[in-house]
Amino acid sequence: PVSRIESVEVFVASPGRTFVTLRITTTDGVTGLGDATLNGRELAVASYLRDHVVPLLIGRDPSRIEDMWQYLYKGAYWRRGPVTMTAIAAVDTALWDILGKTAGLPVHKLLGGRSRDGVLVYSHASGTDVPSLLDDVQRYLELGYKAVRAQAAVPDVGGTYGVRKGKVYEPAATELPDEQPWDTEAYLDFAPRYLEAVRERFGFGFHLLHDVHHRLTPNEAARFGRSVEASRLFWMEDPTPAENQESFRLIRQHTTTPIAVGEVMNSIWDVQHLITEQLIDYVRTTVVHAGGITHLRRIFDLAALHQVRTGSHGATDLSPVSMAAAVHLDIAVPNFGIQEHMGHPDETAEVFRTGVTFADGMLYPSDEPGLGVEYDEKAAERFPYQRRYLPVARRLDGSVHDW
Ligand SMILES: O=NC(=O)[C@@H](O)[C@H](O)[C@H](O)CO
Ligand SMILES: [Co+2]
Repeated sequence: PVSRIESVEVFVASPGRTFVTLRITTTDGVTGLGDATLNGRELAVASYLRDHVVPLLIGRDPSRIEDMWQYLYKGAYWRRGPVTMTAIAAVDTALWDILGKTAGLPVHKLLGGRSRDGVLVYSHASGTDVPSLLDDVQRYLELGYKAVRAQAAVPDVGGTYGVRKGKVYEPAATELPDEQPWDTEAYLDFAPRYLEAVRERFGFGFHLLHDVHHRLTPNEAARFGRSVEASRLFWMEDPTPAENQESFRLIRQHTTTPIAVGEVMNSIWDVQHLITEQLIDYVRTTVVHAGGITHLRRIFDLAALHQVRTGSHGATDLSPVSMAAAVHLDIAVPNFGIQEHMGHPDETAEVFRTGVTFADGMLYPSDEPGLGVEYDEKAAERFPYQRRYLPVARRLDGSVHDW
């Protein structure tokens, strides 16, 4: 008899930070995991799954992954958006996990097998000033990273994106959104100088990345891209918001600094023109926020046609489940570029057991059947949900800006 979906659970817990995890169990007792975390709006996804999707899953054939994707995407009538696509992603990822376990194969073998030995990763160096940033870059180089992102606080401007406070960079840290001031001119003057300082100190033997985090206009982004060309960035990320994909044409006319976009995008249509017009060099969409493995591989295949490489988001608000799925995809696709990897807080490992390993600046997927991740819901009870918000940025005149 065909195995069927028998039960579906949605777990919300905060081991070090909040994660929403979907677990599907079949009539054969095979389980699959999916990440449904959406930083700052996570309960909306938990409800979308529990209240609207779970009733549709019971009794269905877990091996019909494409059919399930089409059923959940078209069947909702209301299309796209981060909540919908994260919910679909969680179901899709769990079904790939089940397929792997049923076939006795790790997910990367279901995707065509390894195309490379390991998955190049980058981590987050940051500082409240240039000296502390340089110390942090040194620390990650000594940990063996071959690629490092550098972010420093803009002097006299208070909050800025990407500056770590604790052991790992965790922006969703407050019960209500922390309102942080932003000054574009101060940033445009300061950031190119600290990126230069990193190259001055450490040279060009590693990849240097920087995240603008949506804070510039297209013309300001063009100016920024030109001002950092001598620092030879691996990429400048999210230089301007990408709702108007064509606005990147302006940036491309002025600078060769590579561009990465996509972590806040959740469908192929959101990045379609960025890819087909080669307005970006790396696409950053993820398993958890862009419709799961099924949809993300479509985005990556479109990107491959246009010589755009992958550079998926991998911050700590992506759980070990989506990170494992990401590494299975990253090791298999032909146009892999780089994978963001920060390392979760210690408590996270008390709830998630992952087979992903890190060595000499690369991640490696497990070879066990499926994704190679387990979720301990008993342990998770020790970490009840804590509501946290991402910050909000305001310009010096008090108006809301892109954080
Ligand atoms: O490139 N990485 C990033 O931009 C992240 O730090 C995002 O701000 C957070 O994951 C949002 O939850
Ligand atoms: Co980013």
